[in-house]
Amino acid sequence: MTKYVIHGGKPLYGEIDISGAKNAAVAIIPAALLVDGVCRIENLPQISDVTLLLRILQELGADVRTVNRTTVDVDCSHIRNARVPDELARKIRASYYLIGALLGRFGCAEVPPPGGCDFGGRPIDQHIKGFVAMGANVDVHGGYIHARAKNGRMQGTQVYLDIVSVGATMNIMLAAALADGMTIIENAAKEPHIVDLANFLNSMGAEIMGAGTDVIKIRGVERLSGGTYSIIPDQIEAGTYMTAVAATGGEVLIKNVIPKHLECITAKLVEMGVEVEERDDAVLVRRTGKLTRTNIKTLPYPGFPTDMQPQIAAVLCLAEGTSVITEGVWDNRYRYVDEFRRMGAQIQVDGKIAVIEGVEKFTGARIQACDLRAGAAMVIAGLAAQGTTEIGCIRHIERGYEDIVRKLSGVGADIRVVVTPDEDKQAQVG
Ligand SMILES: CC(=O)N[C@H]1[C@@H](OP(=O)(O)OP(=O)(O)OC[C@H]2O[C@@H](n3ccc(=O)[nH]c3=O)[C@H](O)[C@@H]2O)O[C@H](CO)[C@@H](O)[C@@H]1O
Ligand SMILES: C=C(OP(=O)(O)O)C(=O)O
Repeated sequence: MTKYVIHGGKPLYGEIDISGAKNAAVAIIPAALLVDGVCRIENLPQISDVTLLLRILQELGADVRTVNRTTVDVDCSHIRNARVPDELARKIRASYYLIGALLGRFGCAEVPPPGGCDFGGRPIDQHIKGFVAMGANVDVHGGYIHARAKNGRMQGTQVYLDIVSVGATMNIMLAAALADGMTIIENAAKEPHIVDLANFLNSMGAEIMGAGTDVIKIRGVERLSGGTYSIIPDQIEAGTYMTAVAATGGEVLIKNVIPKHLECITAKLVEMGVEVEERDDAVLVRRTGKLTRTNIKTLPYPGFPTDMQPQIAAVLCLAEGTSVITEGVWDNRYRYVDEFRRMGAQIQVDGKIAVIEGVEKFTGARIQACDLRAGAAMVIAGLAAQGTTEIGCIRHIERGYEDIVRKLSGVGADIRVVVTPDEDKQAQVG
């Protein structure tokens, strides 16, 4: 077993560089399927979701070349296969973007249902509604989603999303970039990664207007050709380190960020007594005094991100007074609460609401990451805790955080990766 061992209680000081955005990268890599030529993708985060998607493209027949640590050249010109391998795709949620991309490029796609973090059901009915409106037949059999454009090419149309869905907005954009005619997505999501996907596609020759607003228009073009594109910095990775400083105290310059994307997080930290200074492409986060309580409701962008909910909960556990979190996106995103309780947190959950009574401190414990951001929140709790925390199931964390141990060690955290060979052997035997 591989785990993180953290000796907590040390304030953080120094600088952290933020990597490219996971949730943009996992849509832009599938988007390369639409391009007839070489796409150079820069500022890719080195995380397991990215490695897996690049492997899937290779299995489909793409030529993928590593240029340097954060840059790859992807050439999908010669792909003829639209069936995605099951064992790879089911490990991640973002494999569903392969449906939109393959439909857009070939008019057909066979993709297993997606995996990803378990928040009590992750439906894709709005994605399918969009594909069907654009002239595709979609059905599920034999463990695969089978989608086929009736006339061999997707048809532009108007799609109204019943619910603001990031995944459906991006998937319909992918299916529409090479469609016949204009697609209009109404009630679209507005997250920074949606704008990034649109910018990537436009830089390859697509005609997408309005990304970042709730109406996106995509005029289908005949062909996308190659180019170079650099992925935006990761809003959630930056927010995670901001909350780490809030929980431990100290002062850290978080570099290579777009401060505008962080405003929803900054505003809440400031309410809690954390100082945040915005620079051009950095934020300086300082916490010297006590933390004060606040309430949080997660919402689609520009609301407070659901992907920051567990991390801010870790900070609220240490704030004076009672805080209330309302999870506005997912039915069940509080699976981490039992692990926090082992560390002394006082949290009551009722459906989508969590009520947190602040405590003086966390105490170190042996805990298990249950999903990506919950795992990051456990790291934050461990950094702030008195004593030693051991976090297992770190593969969840490594889906989305590049070099988290190195980055935190660089600002003074006592965190290391420990591999227990015997337990590894037992797991193999089992
Ligand atoms: C709105 C929101 O904050 N979305 C987050 C969500 O995107 P992700 O794309 O995973 O999720 P969606 O934005 O699609 O889901 C938002 C809500 O819509 C519902 N839904 C979604 C699709 C669908 O076809 N039918 C349906 O009912 C979901 O159950 C959920 O309640 O997780 C990503 C990774 O963690 C984040 O980057 C996104 O910011
Ligand atoms: C939940 C997340 O990832 P995924 O949707 O890929 O499971 C996330 O990025 O916070």
